[in-house]
Amino acid sequence: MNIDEIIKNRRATPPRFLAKKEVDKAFILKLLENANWAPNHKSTEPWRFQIFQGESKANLAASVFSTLEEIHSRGKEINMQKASKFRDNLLHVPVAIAVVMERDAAERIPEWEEVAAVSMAVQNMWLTATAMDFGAFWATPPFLPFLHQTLGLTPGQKLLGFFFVGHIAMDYPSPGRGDVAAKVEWK
Ligand SMILES: Cc1cc2nc3c(=O)[nH]c(=O)nc-3n(C[C@H](O)[C@H](O)[C@H](O)COP(=O)(O)O)c2cc1C
Repeated sequence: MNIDEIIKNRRATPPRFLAKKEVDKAFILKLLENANWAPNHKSTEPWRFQIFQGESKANLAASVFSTLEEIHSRGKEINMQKASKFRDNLLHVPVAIAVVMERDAAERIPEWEEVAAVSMAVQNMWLTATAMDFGAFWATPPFLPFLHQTLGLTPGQKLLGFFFVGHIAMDYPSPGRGDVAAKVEWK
């Protein structure tokens, strides 16, 4: 695939469309290596990743759900149906990568630039997965801020979601895109 094909073939493959089959560690390392080459302002390299597979992923699914249940029982608005679906997704996908932004300690640049840099690292992983015929999905459920302790994040870190990857069991159709011309003004 050339660069245009990789960009256009990249799909958000929903977890249930990923095969329940292990993936090689070499593939995960390739994703991480390419993520690490994302552009970033002042060389902050703000991306941090936690890789969950097998037992650690099952433990994560259980602790995420019990944390959310506990918070919900204290009266916080947590959609437990979404929490349950998220647990099922974690159990189904072969690899879940927690995507974390680590704020520059001196806060030399605005936070949005750090979020943008981490997003570019995610896109690097996503395009790499596409080029290698794997599927991927970026899950950003609304309860992410409640999971910082579960993941052992430090005060300067923020959870930006979970990147699920795996072999594709079934292709998921593209929603397509509106015409780019409608989003551009030539001045
Ligand atoms: C930062 C970010 C977070 C997203 N989070 C979710 C999510 O939690 N659940 C979801 O169904 N789609 C989510 N999406 C959207 C899909 O991943 C996907 O990009 C969109 O449906 C378009 O499909 P395509 O990427 O296959 O073209 C997210 C996209 C981005 C960029």
